[in-house]
Amino acid sequence: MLPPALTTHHLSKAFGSVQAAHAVSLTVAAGETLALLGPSGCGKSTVLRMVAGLERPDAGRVEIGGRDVTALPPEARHTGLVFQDYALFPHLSVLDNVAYGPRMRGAARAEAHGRAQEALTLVNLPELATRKPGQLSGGQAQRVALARALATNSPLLLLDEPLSNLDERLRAELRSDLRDLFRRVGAGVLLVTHDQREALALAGQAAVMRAGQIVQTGAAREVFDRPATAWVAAFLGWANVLERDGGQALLVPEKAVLLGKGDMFTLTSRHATEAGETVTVAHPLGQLTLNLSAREVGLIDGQGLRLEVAMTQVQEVIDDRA
Ligand SMILES: Nc1ncnc2c1ncn2[C@@H]1O[C@H](COP(=O)(O)OP(=O)(O)OP(=O)(O)O)[C@@H](O)[C@H]1O
Repeated sequence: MLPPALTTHHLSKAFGSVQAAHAVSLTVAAGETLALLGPSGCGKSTVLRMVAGLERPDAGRVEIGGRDVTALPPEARHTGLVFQDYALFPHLSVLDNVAYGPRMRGAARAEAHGRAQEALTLVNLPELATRKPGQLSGGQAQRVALARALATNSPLLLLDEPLSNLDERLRAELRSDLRDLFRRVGAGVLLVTHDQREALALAGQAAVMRAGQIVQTGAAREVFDRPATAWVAAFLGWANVLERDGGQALLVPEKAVLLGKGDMFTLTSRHATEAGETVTVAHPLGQLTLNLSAREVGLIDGQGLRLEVAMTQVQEVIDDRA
């Protein structure tokens, strides 16, 4: 069996009094994509930068492909990097930008260009090889940055918000391309993102960070469907995280709320949305927020709505939001 593409062991880093990362241990299996999620400032980029060798950890270890690289400089770690601003060299052609990595690693010009051309084909841009970065659209530049990471043939790709500068249409398009691409190249991928759709679309595994620490990790679907705590649920966008006594919270998934049957409850607010309405309902469990489709809005009777909560789907977790 192949060693993991990446393992971090208890990586820690402080900037003055800010503990940006504390004992972060992660594994990215070979060929697997792990999404690192968390609010702004929680330490995601710091972890990525320590893995890339751009930041020196105060403590802990980084292994890439089973090799301890903690003491090695970035260029000796053999990772493919894509950052938010994708930093292409403006004076080099697209082909030379993409060939830069292989050239730096000692490939002859012809071989490096061959690899670059292959990588440009992988990102669907083979015809733009002679352009300069200034002549590319945002989406094209983003693809070139990806091609540059792919051309390194690295077993580990490090992507920091790789789609953040693109509009929604391009993001959606690249999201599905990337999933295929990761599968084809077979590299391990550590993906930093704050976009949950992106995480679910691209990553099989997810890790959630809060204030420098990993608070939950596992299969991405599992993390989204079964948040370990109230804070994780709220961060992942759960609408109904209901406070209980004794430091607990109830997580009520939307699919647990069955409309049009059961008792009638009073609506305490209504807001029109593109799809229908967002309403809140005074329920004995607490104020339930529901996103209703136009058809479901038709179930509202005066100022009330009939509903039943399937309690088997409600989870009780620790309320660690304070
Ligand atoms: N070079 C630095 N010097 C001082 N503080 C830093 C430095 N880099 C990061 N920090 C601090 O460390 C913490 C973690 O920052 P980091 O950039 O890793 O967060 P992040 O989760 O990637 O945030 P974002 O999603 O906004 O990019 C923040 O409080 C940040 O201000």
